[in-house]
Amino acid sequence: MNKKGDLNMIGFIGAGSIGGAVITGLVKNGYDENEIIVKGGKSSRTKDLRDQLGFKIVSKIKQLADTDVIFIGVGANALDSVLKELKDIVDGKLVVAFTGTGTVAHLKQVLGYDKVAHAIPNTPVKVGAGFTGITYSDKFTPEDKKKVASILGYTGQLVEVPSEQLGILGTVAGCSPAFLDLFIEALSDAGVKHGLSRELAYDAAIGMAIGASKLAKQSDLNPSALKDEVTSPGGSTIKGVAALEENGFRNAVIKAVDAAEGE
Ligand SMILES: NC(=O)C1=CN([C@@H]2O[C@H](COP(=O)(O)OP(=O)(O)OC[C@H]3O[C@@H](n4cnc5c(N)ncnc54)[C@H](O)[C@@H]3O)[C@@H](O)[C@H]2O)C=CC1
Ligand SMILES: O=C(O)[C@@H]1CCC=N1
Repeated sequence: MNKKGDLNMIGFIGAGSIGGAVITGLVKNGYDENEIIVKGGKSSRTKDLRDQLGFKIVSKIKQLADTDVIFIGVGANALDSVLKELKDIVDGKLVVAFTGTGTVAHLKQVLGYDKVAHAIPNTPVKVGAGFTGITYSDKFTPEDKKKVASILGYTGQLVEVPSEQLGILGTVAGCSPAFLDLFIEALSDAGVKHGLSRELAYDAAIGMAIGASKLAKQSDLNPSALKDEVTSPGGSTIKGVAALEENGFRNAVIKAVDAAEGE
């Protein structure tokens, strides 16, 4: 039995960037590693992660037969072959695929099974601060959804959306950690340009991102009003905001989302 409830074994197929991040988030936040079985890929990544976290590794998908819920974290190129192999043991299980593209309809069709969901987590799941969008097939009962939520809840927020919104939600929450990392890197580059050490520049930029995000989450004000609070009349911040806009900052962000959406 898991530390937080009456759960049984869960399985993972693929423990790369996102599969590994979810497994890490689960174990580091109290999910019992003895209830996790992982079928990894060819590299040593899964074994390295197992050495840190202690879950069980198997070499074949059919060895996940005793699990209740299976999470798939392989890339798009391996997805269909994994789904086809999973067919033999899938009856009675809940399947959740982490794929950047695709639909529940496609997953159902290739797997030949109805209880399949499509989820797009983001890498902060690794520290229990993730944001995961999920679309369930219509065959998921409220109890089934509760079961998935009770697992992924260890990794942060889980939000159910209709399939037509999952792609854009996955971009806004799932691709954007890379966009924010780029911003943090650029900000610290600027700090270094003006004489800060790299270490202090990163500390300042990361500390700011954590603090500003926490404030945005807890405040009654929206981010636009929070920006207004920083921009003192005639002060330095509004000059920086003007320079960002002059260089197309807002448009660059919107275009980045358009590009990730394939537009
Ligand atoms: N990286 C991210 O932040 C996010 C990724 N995704 C989606 O998750 C999927 C995987 O992406 P990443 O984790 O970034 O890729 P990745 O390449 O880091 O991980 C994929 C893993 O699957 C393993 N694998 C391949 N074939 C396998 C098989 N037959 N059995 C077991 N394992 C197998 C590979 O060895 C690799 O470790 C993609 O569809 C991506 O769009 C979704 C949300 C966020
Ligand atoms: O780049 C990708 O395909 C995935 C989807 C969300 C984040 N990474």
